[in-house]
Amino acid sequence: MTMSSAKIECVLRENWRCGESPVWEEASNSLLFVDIPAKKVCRWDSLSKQVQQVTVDAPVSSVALRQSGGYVATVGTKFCALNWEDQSAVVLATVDKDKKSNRFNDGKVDPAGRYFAGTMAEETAPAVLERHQGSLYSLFPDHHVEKYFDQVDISNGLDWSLDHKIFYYIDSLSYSVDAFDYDLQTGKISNRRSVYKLEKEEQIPDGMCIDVEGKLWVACYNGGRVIRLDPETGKRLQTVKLPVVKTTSCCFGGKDYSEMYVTSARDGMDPEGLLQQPEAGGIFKITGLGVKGIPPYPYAG
Ligand SMILES: O=C(O)[C@H](O)[C@@H](O)[C@H](O)[C@H](O)CO
Ligand SMILES: [Zn+2]
Repeated sequence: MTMSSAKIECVLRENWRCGESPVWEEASNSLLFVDIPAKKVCRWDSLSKQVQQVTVDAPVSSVALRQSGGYVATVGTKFCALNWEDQSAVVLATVDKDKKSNRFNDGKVDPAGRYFAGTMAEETAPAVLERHQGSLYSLFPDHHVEKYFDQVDISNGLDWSLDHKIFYYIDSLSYSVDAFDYDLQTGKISNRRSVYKLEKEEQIPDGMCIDVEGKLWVACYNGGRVIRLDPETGKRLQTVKLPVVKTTSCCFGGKDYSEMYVTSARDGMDPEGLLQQPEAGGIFKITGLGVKGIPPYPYAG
């Protein structure tokens, strides 16, 4: 059990509709994230506290660093390259061409530079959607796409074990954090199993990241918390509650990746909830967790 004196601070109160996919960019001391329905990729400079935004032409569900400069993002059903300077997005590949109401959801780059992201049917309200419409894909550095499986409800959090031999994955409506054996050489996954089932009050598992001790941090949508899990024992090690219920995702960042950043949403909240939680849709920084994270991997293509 970690004894911690975690401190939580809302660092950006711009009330995003659905903040997601936080990624720390060390080179610019910035936090990248997206606002999915607002179609925005945002970059918050932690030193100047200024936010820059690029608006794209469809819901943007994840963003990642790119080795050759700029970023990659999942926009609608497209994997795109994003040039921050001229604000242009170039399509690298398109998925789910036969599913007109699908869009990408969460995505992250693997340790070999492949960009993993899954899809879902567009929601009519949070977590209300046509089921089993999503799939999980990855964009290889040569821009070809591989599909892993279909029948996904809400493709969400993902990360890899520190030895790169396990891929962790969340399909939100399964209320489970799953693991697969991972072959880093080929990018293939196998042997799916559950490593943690959410408890009722933890609500819906959303975004996820790993820490330097190999433990998983999962943001609980509608649960107003991030939880730390031991994927080897299946036990929850820690709960950190936030002042908003719609916590969507988390990543480590800041000096030596010693801070945690948590995104949140305000879409789907009623007026009363918004009055009670004026920071809904804000970006939160948690310090004093006593554990660090690891740098994000950049897309290699
Ligand atoms: O950000 C996501 O992952 C989804 O796009 C969101 O809409 C919510 O998190 C989801 O509704 C909760 O499961
Ligand atoms: Zn998510």
